[in-house]
Amino acid sequence: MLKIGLTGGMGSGKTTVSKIFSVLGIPVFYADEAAKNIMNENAALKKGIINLFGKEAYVNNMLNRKYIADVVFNDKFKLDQLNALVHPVTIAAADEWANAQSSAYVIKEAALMFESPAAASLDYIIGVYAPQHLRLQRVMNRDNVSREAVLARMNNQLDETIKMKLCDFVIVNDEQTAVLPQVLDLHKKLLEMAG
Ligand SMILES: CC(C)(COP(=O)(O)OP(=O)(O)OC[C@H]1O[C@@H](n2cnc3c(N)ncnc32)[C@H](O)[C@@H]1O)[C@@H](O)C(=O)NCCC(=O)NCCS
Ligand SMILES: Nc1ncnc2c1ncn2[C@@H]1O[C@H](COP(=O)(O)OP(=O)(O)OP(=O)(O)O)[C@@H](O)[C@H]1O
Repeated sequence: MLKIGLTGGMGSGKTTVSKIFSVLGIPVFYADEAAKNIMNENAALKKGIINLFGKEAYVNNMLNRKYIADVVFNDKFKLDQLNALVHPVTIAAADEWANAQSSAYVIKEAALMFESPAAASLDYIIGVYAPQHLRLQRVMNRDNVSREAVLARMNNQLDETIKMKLCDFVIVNDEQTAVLPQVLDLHKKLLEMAG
């Protein structure tokens, strides 16, 4: 079974593309969602997060995402510390999940791939590309957030051109290119590669 990573900048359409693979019957692990669940459930991790951010990090025992986002996307040192706590546990959960699947290939969708040790345990990586102005607009519309809030996150992600060069396959999700035929082509190719 091949383990395939799927990444791209904020708002590139990773989740949209992953859902197409899912409809094709491919199991998908959503790392951002999983990380948030683990941050709510893993007692040792919760303790580490409270040590780092104080008691405000949780409200009614649930991760206070807005509070943490406001801190970390304006403080690179705190973001690095949070990443160092969360990424190893999330990567371990993804590996465990992948090993329990039976499919020609599986997909791990993650916003951060080359920025963390995640890429090392994957066979191939798909990049979803969209230009920054479009990504900004999409996220501002989707989340009803300011341009500044989106840029604060994007500024903590690897440059899109470098990221795409590191990927084995690229799906273009801009306003000119149809995404569905690209996914179908790649699905066929990956099934062949998986044997
Ligand atoms: C700060 C948190 C609580 C904000 O939660 P929120 O629901 O607002 O955002 P969510 O997790 O859904 O992420 C949305 C997008 O923000 C960007 N983003 C999230 N975490 C990071 C990060 N560590 N560095 C850069 N960009 C990030 C990504 O583009 C991501 O797709 C959350 O993002 C978090 O805990 N991040 C740190 C852990 C992490 O890296 N998770 C993602 C990969 S495992
Ligand atoms: N080809 C497209 N045409 C129109 N809208 C799109 C297209 N692709 C994605 N979108 C929209 O853009 C927004 C961002 O897409 P999506 O949530 O899939 O991105 P993402 O890369 O997973 O984002 P994030 O990094 O924030 O998790 C969503 O509202 C989605 O519906």
